[in-house]
Amino acid sequence: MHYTISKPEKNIDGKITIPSSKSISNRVQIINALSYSFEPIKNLSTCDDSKVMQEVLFSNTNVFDVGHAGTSMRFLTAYLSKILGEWTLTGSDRMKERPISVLVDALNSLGAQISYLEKEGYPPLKVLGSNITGKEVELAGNTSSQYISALLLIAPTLENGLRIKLQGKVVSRSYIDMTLKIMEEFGIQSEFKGNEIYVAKQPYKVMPYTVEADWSGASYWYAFMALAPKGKLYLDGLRKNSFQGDSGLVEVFEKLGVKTNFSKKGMYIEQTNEVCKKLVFDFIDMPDLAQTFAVVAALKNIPFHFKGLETLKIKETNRIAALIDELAKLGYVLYEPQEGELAWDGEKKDESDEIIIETYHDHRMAMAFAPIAMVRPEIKIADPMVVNKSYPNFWKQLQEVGFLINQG
Ligand SMILES: O=C(O)C1=C[C@@H](OP(=O)(O)O)[C@@H](O)[C@H](O)C1
Ligand SMILES: C=C(OP(=O)(O)O)C(=O)O
Repeated sequence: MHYTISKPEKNIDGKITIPSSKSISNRVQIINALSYSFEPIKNLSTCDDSKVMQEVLFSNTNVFDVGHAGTSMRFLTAYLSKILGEWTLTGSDRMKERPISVLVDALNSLGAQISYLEKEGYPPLKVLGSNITGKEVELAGNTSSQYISALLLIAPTLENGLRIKLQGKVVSRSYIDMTLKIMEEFGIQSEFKGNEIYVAKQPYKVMPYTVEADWSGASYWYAFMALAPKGKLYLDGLRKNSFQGDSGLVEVFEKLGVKTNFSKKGMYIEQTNEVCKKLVFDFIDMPDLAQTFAVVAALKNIPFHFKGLETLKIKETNRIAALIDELAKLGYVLYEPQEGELAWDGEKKDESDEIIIETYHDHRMAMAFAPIAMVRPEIKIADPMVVNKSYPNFWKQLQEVGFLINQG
């Protein structure tokens, strides 16, 4: 099944309520579980990745399937390793290809008992929950920050606290900062100096919490605006001084002709028509935005050179390959100058005859390519329901601002 999307006859105008952040939702759910809190989490995300976390935490079985949810897989591995019992943690076929040995080794070195049920280094896992007594761990920071966030979330509940020494390059550092800031809101003091993080044993404050709107999800509306001839969109719910590294998109979109305004009536975006000649950017702290920017830059005919994409090959799909293959259908010749990079020098070839954008079980492929509807008579997106992973209302909201969506 695919959707065929075409743009509204009039300029896009209106207000979009940006959904809640899945990253924040999943951190807060783990914190509530660790502190046995039933205080409400307001604006909790209703996306698949967040629902699956809730299901596991409130389940009375001991076998859990988290589907495609990376944060749920990683955070629950750490959480369950200290909850007495025998647990099986599995996921989608893709999840079984996403590495987890750095986290499992770290937890086992602290005294956890986690083993592999199929392939060494990958889910599914058998977790024998027990008391974790270790107090110091060294782990590589270059694969996924989610391993570090997973350890940090349980750190204040460990009897000796936890000192984490990160080795090598640290990817997605903004997500580690996000974890520590949310923990701080729940009363946890920590120290992050150089490549060392220390969290002493201390209680999480039991309190209600309101989750911020999702800056990663907002990026797709910026993309529509960047490709639109004119228009103005109010984006509701976003915080200017957000915990989310992806809020850094505001500056990058300025280079692509989208201006962000914070007014009394709320935040809105509009065009400036001032664009850069070439977009050179390091996405090491905003990996989830690479797809949005690759599509917008190419479709605006702005050559680009992206760096810091080392983690993209182990996400929902190999996002480097997916971008190269799907933009090639529209004639854009992208290439990988070296590992962790992606570039487009302006080279074009003939388009494919019948273009349907494959999404490879990746919500961000669907949402990043949808804005192409702004500059072509239509765009076809395969398996559109993938958006449920982080943004279940995406297509509905697109229709609300006037886009036509037909099922094919
Ligand atoms: O901690 C988080 O909430 C996330 C961290 C990032 O993953 P990596 O640390 O694996 O890059 C990001 O890509 C993912 O969407 C969410
Ligand atoms: C990479 C992502 O998610 P996760 O790693 O949590 O599956 C994402 O949402 O882009």
